Amino acid sequence: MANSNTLKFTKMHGAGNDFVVLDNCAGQLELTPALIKRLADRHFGVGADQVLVVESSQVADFKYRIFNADGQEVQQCGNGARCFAQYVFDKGLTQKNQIKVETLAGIIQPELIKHNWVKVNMGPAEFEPAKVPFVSEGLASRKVGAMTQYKLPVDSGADLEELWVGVASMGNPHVVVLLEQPATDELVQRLGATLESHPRFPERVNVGFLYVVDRSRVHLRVYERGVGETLACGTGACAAAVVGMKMGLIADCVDVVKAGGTLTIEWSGQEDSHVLMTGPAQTVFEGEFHL
Ligand SMILES: N[C@H](CCC[C@H](N)C(=O)O)C(=O)O
Repeated sequence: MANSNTLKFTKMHGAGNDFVVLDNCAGQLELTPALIKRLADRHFGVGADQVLVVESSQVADFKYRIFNADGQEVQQCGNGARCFAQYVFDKGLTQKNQIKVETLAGIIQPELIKHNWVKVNMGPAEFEPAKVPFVSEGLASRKVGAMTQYKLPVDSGADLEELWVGVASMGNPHVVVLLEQPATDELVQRLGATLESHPRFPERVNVGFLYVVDRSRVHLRVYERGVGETLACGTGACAAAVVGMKMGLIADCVDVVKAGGTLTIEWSGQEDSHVLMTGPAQTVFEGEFHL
């Protein structure tokens, strides 16, 4: 903190998913939803998709807290994890280039491969509906390869649609819609908003629109919970990749092309194996926020 009326921050992005990063190792910041929303506001604040907070941990090198632009604290943020690792190394808070980080979703392990390029062990994916969470009771389901899809009735103001969707958790909830062609802006905005707050997702959900180019390359757009569409979503790339892999459509290493950049996701396909995500992490500027 520069003084009690200003707040030092670092602006960063991971493939265009942008963040305000705060050092709260001293534990003095009061991270209210109102403060988070002001920091994230693109007109009255700094502007960001998420606010990331560095704190000390009793069980890992650091604690990593994530707040969406709507002020809600959430379990995980993949692009943020890469920026977190770059930040603590650049600030001299660690000399290690591979760290263990405590999150609400458990321990993850970012590794600085080179400057601005980070690989993160994101832990295992979870597909059991109750653990996403997703209320699947009463829905028709089908197997595609090893993946269970559910037929989800969706009233998005147009006509009632019935969508086959896959669900997965990377510590945070994701629903994946497989498309025959790249998603349009209209579809992402209409269906993204409808699914994000669909009653069958009790904690709301991040909505991924997946188009498979070939077994090693996919296009993905994500309408994020608590934010709207972002230029990239790290956990969304992990979720879409593992769903596509379970469906037998994608190889065990895939480039996920997003508007803001490309992430590489690796997964062996064994249920409890960890998902590895590699991509950029960039500092843009340092600043002082006037409270
Ligand atoms: N909107 C997400 C958190 C940020 C995820 C995304 N920015 C990423 O890189 O994983 C949620 O509410 O679960």
